[in-house]
Amino acid sequence: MDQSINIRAVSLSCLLRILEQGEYSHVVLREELEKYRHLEKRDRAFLTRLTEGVVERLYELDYTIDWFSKIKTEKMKPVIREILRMGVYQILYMDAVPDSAACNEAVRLAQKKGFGSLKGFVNGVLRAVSRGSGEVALPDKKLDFPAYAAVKYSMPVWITKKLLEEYGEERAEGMLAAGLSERPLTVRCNLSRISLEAVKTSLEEQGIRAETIDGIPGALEIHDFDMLPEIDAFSKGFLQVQDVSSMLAGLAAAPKEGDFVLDVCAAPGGKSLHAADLLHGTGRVEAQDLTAEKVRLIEENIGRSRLTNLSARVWDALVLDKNKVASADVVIADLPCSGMGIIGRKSDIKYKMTEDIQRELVMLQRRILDVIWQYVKPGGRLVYSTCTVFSSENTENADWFSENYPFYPESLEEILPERFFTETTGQGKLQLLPGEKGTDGFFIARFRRKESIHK
Ligand SMILES: C[S@@+](CC[C@H](N)C(=O)[O-])C[C@H]1O[C@@H](n2cnc3c(N)ncnc32)[C@H](O)[C@@H]1O
Repeated sequence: MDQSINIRAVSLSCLLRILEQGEYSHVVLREELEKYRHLEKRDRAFLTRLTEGVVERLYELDYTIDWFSKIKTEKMKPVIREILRMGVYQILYMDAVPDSAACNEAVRLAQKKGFGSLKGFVNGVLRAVSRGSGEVALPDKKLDFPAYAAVKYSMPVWITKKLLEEYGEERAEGMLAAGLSERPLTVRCNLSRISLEAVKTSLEEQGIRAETIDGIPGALEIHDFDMLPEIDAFSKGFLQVQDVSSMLAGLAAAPKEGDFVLDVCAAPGGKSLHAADLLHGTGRVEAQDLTAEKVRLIEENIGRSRLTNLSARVWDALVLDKNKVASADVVIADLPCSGMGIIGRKSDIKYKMTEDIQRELVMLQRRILDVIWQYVKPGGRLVYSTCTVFSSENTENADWFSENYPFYPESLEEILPERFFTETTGQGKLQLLPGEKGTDGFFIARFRRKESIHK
């Protein structure tokens, strides 16, 4: 470990920004990892694991601390609260760190941050957790599944309750557990620029193991890498990080050579880039998003991919662009959503989402659909997708759409590998749940516009 830099102190400052000031964990970690890019791979991995781990297991850590401490976490000074969370995470989840080291380092950090008078308190709580963590009793699963699951999987109760209502105990628990388990990163190769074999060879030359994914063209699972920008195939734009579920949305869009594809909520560009690749250099993709900052993210990806048949621009999907009415062969509507399908990868989303925001998102999705259907040519296609699992944002919105607009559902079974077939894929709807098919939680609905252009 680099002796000149105290990795736990860096993690503490990340946690203060994320959990006390509400900054996004992926943004904070990206900035810190960039700042400390000279660190050894081992130190960077420790920083990431400790910081993400604390955020991911927050409620369980607080429940454990509160079990042993007279002063409850919500009453503690922020620095002490974060130092204790870090200490408990190391005791419970980092086997390579001896409990004594977790306690001693926490005490040292408290002293270094000007809380020398609380050294005894920090030491006492952490030693008690180390001795007695086995005696902490979770809420009774049979009596109150939502309360039990909220602590065990560190999830707001309104979410555990909603998952229980919609999916039953077993599937709800499967999803919650999957959200906390590690999955390999998946990437999609730009097959219009390079073959899958050539990308695999290039990755293997850099010591990165890559495995193909059955039935998904261009998809690879990658292992044993550290920094994405240092992967040759990434910096040359041959590959794009993307979950398989999101690749399925691109496959569902299925643009034909020469098509015009409009992606109305496109940043950072995953589905637009996929569509441009599927067009093999023909046709055109326009990727829109709400702000200049978001469009810059899409442009960065376009630049790196070196695909020339797509462009990005700022446009509010709630505003009708009269010039584009009935112009698109394919409209991709991958809309803002509650993000419950990707909580495993962006762990602070779960704490920021509320029932009210989720309800507002359902209405926003409908308001956007109410505008953007008009861009689809008669006979053209619309793909609606979200990265969430709640039916109000998914099947209910999809059914509402085909009941109220001149579209009919189009089967997904001609494009999906058979392992993704469900009782609804023939009617153009697919709900993927975390932990069930090796993907994120995700929803796809595919529609065709009727030939008459009236609503
Ligand atoms: C789920 S993300 C899109 C992910 C993207 N399709 C991809 O595959 O990389 C939803 C996007 O909708 C954008 N958005 C939200 N409200 C919008 C609006 N009124 N108009 C356009 N874009 C909007 C957000 O900025 C966000 O980038």
